Amino acid sequence: MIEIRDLTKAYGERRAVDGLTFRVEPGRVTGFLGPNGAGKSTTLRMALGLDRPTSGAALVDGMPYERLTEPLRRVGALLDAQAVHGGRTAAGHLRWIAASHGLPARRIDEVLAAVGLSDAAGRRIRTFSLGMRQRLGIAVALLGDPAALLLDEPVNGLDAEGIRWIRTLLRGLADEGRAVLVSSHLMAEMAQTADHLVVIGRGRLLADTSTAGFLADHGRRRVRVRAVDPAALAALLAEAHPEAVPVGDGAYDVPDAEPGELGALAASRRVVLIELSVTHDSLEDAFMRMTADAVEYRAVAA
Ligand SMILES: Nc1ncnc2c1ncn2[C@@H]1O[C@H](COP(=O)(O)OP(=O)(O)OP(=O)(O)O)[C@@H](O)[C@H]1O
Repeated sequence: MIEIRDLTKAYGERRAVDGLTFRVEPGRVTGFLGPNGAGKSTTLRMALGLDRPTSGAALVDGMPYERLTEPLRRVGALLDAQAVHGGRTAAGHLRWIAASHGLPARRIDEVLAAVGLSDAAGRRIRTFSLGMRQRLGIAVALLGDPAALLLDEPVNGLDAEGIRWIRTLLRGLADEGRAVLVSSHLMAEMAQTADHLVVIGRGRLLADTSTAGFLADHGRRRVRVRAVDPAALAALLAEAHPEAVPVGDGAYDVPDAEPGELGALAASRRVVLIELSVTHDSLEDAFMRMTADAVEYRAVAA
């Protein structure tokens, strides 16, 4: 189990991670979400002993990473799938890591099979596509058969088939009882992959909740209405629901409204409705709203 306890990392005056506390529980996929620069990679690096916390702790099975005797058997990680020696073969790369960590050689064939790279075992890594490198990175993470996995943006650059493959793999690993933490800045992707979400912004915890709970708490409900006579509907809403938002084609979205109340109101004024439906914010909308203040870098149109 991974436990992040009041973790802080300061670079000069700036806190990349600021008093962060959460746990990665076994048996589920936890999505680690935040906009670019939120502090996800810094947190993962501290959990893996690659960076020292300024204060607080990142613990694997109750211990800092550097104190683990057989770290690869405790936690597997994918940080940067490109950071591999291109001249080595896939099997050679795994053999080297297995040998230097005292892991049995039979694991090499097992993890290559688990990530679908058995046929490419003898190929040089420099000939691998991005997707194949991601698979190899995950094979490395699985080599020690660890109870916990930390994966930084594993779907980056993957095509639809690759994304689906990772999703199925992560689900399977969690179902085996492992603790899986997977970072992403893509909310919609995480909504389909994670059971649980830890959302951060500017290094601080914004939410630690089930995926369904996150949407229930942050995804606003709207009622969409449209009438035969758009002018009559506009007049009615101006009076009774000034918060209604026109969404084109004579339709309006009324935030946090009751469809029954709107239907009855329209009927009482003889406004004939041709649409009355409930819609929810997408998870992406909820995420954007929640992290809006925490976004450091926004894309600026050239
Ligand atoms: N070595 C460093 N020195 C100074 N600042 C750093 C260093 N490493 C990270 N930072 C800063 O810490 C903040 C958090 O960065 P981090 O890479 O952890 O964010 P992230 O959530 O992983 O973002 P992304 O989705 O872009 O990878 C950023 O403002 C970054 O510029």
